Amino acid sequence: MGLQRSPSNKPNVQPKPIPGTKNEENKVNGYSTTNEPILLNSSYNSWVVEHPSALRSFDRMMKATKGKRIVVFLDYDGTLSPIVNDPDLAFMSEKMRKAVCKVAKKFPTAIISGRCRDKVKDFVKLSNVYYAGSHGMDIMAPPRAVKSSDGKNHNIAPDKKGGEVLFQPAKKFMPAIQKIYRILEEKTKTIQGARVEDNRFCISVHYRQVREEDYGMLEETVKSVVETYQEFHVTEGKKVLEVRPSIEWNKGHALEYLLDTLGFSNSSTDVLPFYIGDDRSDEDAFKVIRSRGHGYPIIVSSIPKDTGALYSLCDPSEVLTFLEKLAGRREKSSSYRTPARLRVKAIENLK
Ligand SMILES: O=P(O)(O)OC[C@H]1O[C@H](O[C@H]2O[C@H](CO)[C@@H](O)[C@H](O)[C@H]2O)[C@H](O)[C@@H](O)[C@@H]1O
Repeated sequence: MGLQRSPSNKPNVQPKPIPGTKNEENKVNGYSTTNEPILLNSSYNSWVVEHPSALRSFDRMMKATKGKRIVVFLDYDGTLSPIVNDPDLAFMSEKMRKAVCKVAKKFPTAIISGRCRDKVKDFVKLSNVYYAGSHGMDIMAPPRAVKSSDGKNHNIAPDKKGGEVLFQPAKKFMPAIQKIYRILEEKTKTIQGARVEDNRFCISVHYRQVREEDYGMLEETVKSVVETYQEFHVTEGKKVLEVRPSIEWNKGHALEYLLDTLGFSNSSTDVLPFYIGDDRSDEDAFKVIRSRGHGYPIIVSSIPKDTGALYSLCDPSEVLTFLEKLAGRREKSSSYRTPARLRVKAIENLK
């Protein structure tokens, strides 16, 4: 099924240039250089044998989806948009927007991001997808009673704007998060290049533009602040420290929540979730798909890395090609009627 791979799946990978924007190995004094392609080394070639290209495996994957319902989950930064120095400028291309929109017309589609929900929505600008911000701690979903995988019932409050509900398991931490945000802004302002981003239910402290010799100081500052808040902890992403409330909730739980909301129970074998993501926080979602035993966890990476994903895509341009192929897939049984509430209002730039 979805998680199985046949030995014939091994691609004959030739070294190819890495787009500079995604290559974490292209570093000078800790800064990533851009637009300087280097050749993939042999360790990448053996890694990609273990994590075959989702593009090369596409036809085989599609065969396995016959008669099943596909649900698509997408991370934002590094997946739909390339990694850039300024987090406010991480735009996705029109082509990518169009592809996601087309995919979402065919299959239920959700964007699960570390960003705050409103910010990722502003970047994506599509109304036919579900959004889960703050690493899944801020979900916009249809009203429905749900039990999360930790076995607890969670309160869901109707959104003022319509029939949808907000699912915000970390709501009670808001006052503390705002306090921590202000302290971090104050304490890091003397560290050149440091940047604190308010992601609503979590905080990102960026060091992409910090001098390498100041990394330690920044990390110490962040950790010493968070240490005084017992209900919070720090995780790491791509040149970012993420301050999060210590609750049993991550992108994996968000994936389960959304599948449940869409009517697919935990044990349902009729659904094949695709999850495409590039960072550590996406590993939680890969793990959930693997434990379900059905679906496709796909990592976006141009360098070998430890991952629970079974397939790979090199960079956002390959994600685009994959989504275009998925949108172009012809099969009656898979067609998905977007709920009226989510139906695409004519989006100016898609006309
Ligand atoms: O879950 P994601 O949607 O991937 O969000 C994870 C973090 O993404 C953003 O930071 C990353 O992308 C930035 C823009 O390309 C880059 O400058 C930064 O170095 C990366 O870590 C976002 O700004 C963070 O808040 C998210 O936590």
